[in-house]
Amino acid sequence: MAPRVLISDSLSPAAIQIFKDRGVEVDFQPNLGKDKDKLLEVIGQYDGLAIRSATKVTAKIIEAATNLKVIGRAGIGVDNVEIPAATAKGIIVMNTPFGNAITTAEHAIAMMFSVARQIPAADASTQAGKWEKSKFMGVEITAKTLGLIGCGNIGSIVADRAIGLKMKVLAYDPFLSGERAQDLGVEKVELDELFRRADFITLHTPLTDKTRNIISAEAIAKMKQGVYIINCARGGLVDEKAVREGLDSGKIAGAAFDVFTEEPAKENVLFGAPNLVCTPHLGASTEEAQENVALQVAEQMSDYLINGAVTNALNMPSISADEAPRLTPFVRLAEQLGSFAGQLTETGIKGIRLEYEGAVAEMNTKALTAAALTGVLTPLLQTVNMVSAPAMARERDIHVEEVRREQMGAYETYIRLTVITERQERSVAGTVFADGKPRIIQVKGINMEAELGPHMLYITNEDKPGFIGKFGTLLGQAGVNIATFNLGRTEAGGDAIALIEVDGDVPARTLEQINALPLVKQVKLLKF
Ligand SMILES: NC(=O)c1ccc[n+]([C@@H]2O[C@H](COP(=O)([O-])OP(=O)(O)OC[C@H]3O[C@@H](n4cnc5c(N)ncnc54)[C@H](O)[C@@H]3O)[C@@H](O)[C@H]2O)c1
Ligand SMILES: O=C(O)CC[C@@H](O)C(=O)O
Repeated sequence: MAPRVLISDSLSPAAIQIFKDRGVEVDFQPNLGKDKDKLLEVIGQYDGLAIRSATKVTAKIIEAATNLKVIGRAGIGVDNVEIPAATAKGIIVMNTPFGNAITTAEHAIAMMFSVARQIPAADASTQAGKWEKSKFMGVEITAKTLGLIGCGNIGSIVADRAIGLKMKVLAYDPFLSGERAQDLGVEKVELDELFRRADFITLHTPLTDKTRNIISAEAIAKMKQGVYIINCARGGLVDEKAVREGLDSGKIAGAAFDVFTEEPAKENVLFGAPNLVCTPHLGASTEEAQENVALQVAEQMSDYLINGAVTNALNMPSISADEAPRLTPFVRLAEQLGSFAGQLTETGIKGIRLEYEGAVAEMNTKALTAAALTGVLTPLLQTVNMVSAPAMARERDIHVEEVRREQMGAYETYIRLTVITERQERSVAGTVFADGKPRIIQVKGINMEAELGPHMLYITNEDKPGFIGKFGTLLGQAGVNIATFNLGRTEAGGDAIALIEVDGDVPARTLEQINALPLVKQVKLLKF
């Protein structure tokens, strides 16, 4: 059955065609996102949800989204999605980090000119027939200092444009390297220095606990008299009351805001302040940007729903469309290894070590580790997948270690998973052969070769004559057919392991009887 996607915000219709072309059924209901109750009622029917900023994807919506696999944000900010709730439910959240960056940077520059020359107020006055030439004295931006708070995708485009306009650009961004700053032609400074030196300040960070109210009353006090402030990023970055006071007192010469603490901003403490320019969150609103983000989100969501490729996900490692087919058998192997070890683990897990050897060490091991963790945790948690597993392991203080060795051993590729508990370490290793099928090749250091079927009996025993005959008889009496029989041992007469595929469930009574056989140490029915 084709996956179904709901578009619940006003996305460019270009997205619809992409979904259809890729074999995804699509419901375009651009106003549905604003109706929380209706969204709650219908969300269970969809595999994907494509949104802009009007749809609030709350934990409640996510709880009702019983089939949802992916939420796609046609844009950058994902503050309208409760990502931890989505992650816990195994739903991928993706955005389109570049599609509207140029457009938003251009809006910031337009806003800067607007306040520098008071264009909106001058326009209103002129159209009202007032011709107030002396009222609208502006400032040049050439040779002025622009302070960027946040120098990522958008900030760096703003820097490029501002340098083109002959401004001096300062940047405060804890994650900006000195080398990148040099490449961009900006001077990397601390925040207080930026406040002290900038004539214009423009914000380009996400809203986080660290950036909330980064423009506070104290910050404004440190700024130049007659500073201009531009915010095309997120409302909560600025203490709006403090900016209002700054505009009223003349400390701030002008402010241009596209975003507000509460949106839609029907009322705001800033409204009516002198030299204030406002737009209704238009930063991304150009035909080009909206087409870009709509196409991108539709492509990314279809790729995931149809091929398992993951691009620009915020809660899952990326898997490109090219690597997805090559990675798939290894994802299956990693999950099987995890599931194998997880089903045998009965005490609290302290750590999980993944060793990747040969060609697999050069693949996307983050995704493989996520698959392995899914396998380990599924017997314990039931609803876990590659999206939620790493977070769930972290929450449970399970230390995850990845080791990669590029040299090849006996096998071209080899993955070994070790589960570390209070009591012991248990390892299981596997490979993928040319037929694309995963095989178990080592259990607790004992070599063997087994393909895993849906029902596997795992038996550890002493390698002495007599075991196989008695075991076969017990299964025969229970009417259980043996599909494959795989044996391994440390040495003749030493510890042995049997992995037997059976055609269906094994009654509990039969498991007890096998366990009671003289040479058997442990028996367990594993399900895959
Ligand atoms: N107005 C709009 O319509 C519109 C459109 C697109 C994006 N946005 C918003 O613009 C903002 C920037 O988007 P982007 O694509 O450039 O994001 P980005 O992730 O590329 O860049 C953000 C930058 O902020 C920096 N940063 C993080 N914490 C910081 C801190 N405490 N102090 C200083 N810098 C910090 C990061 O290191 C990063 O370089 C986001 O909030 C996004 O939601 C708004
Ligand atoms: O969708 C929009 O109009 C705004 C998008 C913007 O805020 C973003 O973060 O990408």
